[in-house]
Amino acid sequence: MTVRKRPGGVLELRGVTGGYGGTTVVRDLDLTVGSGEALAVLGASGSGKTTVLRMIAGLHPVSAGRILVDGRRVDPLPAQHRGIGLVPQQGALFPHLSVARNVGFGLVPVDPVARWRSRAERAARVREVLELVGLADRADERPSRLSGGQQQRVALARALAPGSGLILLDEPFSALDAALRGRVRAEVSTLLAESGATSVLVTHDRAEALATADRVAVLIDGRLAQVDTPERLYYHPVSREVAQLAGEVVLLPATADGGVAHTTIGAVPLDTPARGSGTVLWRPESLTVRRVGQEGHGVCTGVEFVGASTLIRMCVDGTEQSFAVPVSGGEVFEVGARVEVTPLRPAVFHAGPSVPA
Ligand SMILES: Nc1ncnc2c1ncn2[C@@H]1O[C@H](COP(=O)(O)OP(=O)(O)OP(=O)(O)O)[C@@H](O)[C@H]1O
Repeated sequence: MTVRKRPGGVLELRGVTGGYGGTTVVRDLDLTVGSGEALAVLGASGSGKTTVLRMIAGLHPVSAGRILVDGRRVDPLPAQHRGIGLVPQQGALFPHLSVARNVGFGLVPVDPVARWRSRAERAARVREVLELVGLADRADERPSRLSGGQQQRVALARALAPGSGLILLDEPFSALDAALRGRVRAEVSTLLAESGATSVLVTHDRAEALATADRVAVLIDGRLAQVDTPERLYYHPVSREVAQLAGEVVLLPATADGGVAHTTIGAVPLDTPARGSGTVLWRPESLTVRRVGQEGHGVCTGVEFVGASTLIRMCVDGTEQSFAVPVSGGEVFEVGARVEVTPLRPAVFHAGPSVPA
């Protein structure tokens, strides 16, 4: 059986601001999530991710701004009339109800225009979404008999069941162990794409955000710092803070002079011409470290082997810097060796106070 694909809702946040008591924790959010798009909101703990999700779901009021779904304003509506599905962290299923009854829970026709009036219609819809998540044969079981990953698929089916076309996911994989997390994450992404739903997933896990989203919105201290594709966010972060949230970085103080910047490892190409003092930034895999003869610009002062990469501390022009870079071909470095760092791709330059060496 194939599941009817419903067009995902278009979600718009316009100047959305909210907080607790007199304290504003998210401010002035402007964002459009397109139909069928998967957006991840990435932020450190306390940056306001859950607050944003709760405001969209209708579980927390906005203090200013508007939230629209398909052009219709929903922020004045109670949660049950917004038609938005929510997949919370693990533990959200009713343990005393079967899988099917958990999924059917949201199909109660509280709204006079609800489509799921008859018992037969509701049962058919439950079957349909359980087919989608691959658990139709477990419909009569209690959730406790399912694995953590299967339980999260039931939670997803429950969120999809009313056919809202807009699904919010609040750190939905955080309670799963590391081995299971990657697999369930990939499954849920595929299921969401197949359902055609628009989704907003909040996470503090950068790999989760980069791997699952069409675009990632980075939230820093309650403000959107960058909304971009995973690739652009990773390789073209707009600030050092965004860069560090999106992955490991190597930073060096630099003076930009057009298409190059002068650094302690020499003149390096920039991806965008700039002028003035600031910081250059690469992802570790964009640099390579080699042993060289006497002409090397650095001396290795420390080596820490951590498997896929090696942390190399080196002294260049009297200053010590650390580079955690992948070392190819099992090359061995020892303290005292002359080494050279070569960029494999142009650096990103950010003007402003440079990083401490
Ligand atoms: N019910 C509440 N009452 C008062 N302050 C709150 C409440 N809930 C959250 N906060 C505060 O709002 C800020 C944002 O919290 P929020 O839970 O939205 O962040 P988060 O990014 O989801 O964090 P985490 O990743 O740790 O869940 C934090 O400073 C938090 O202490």
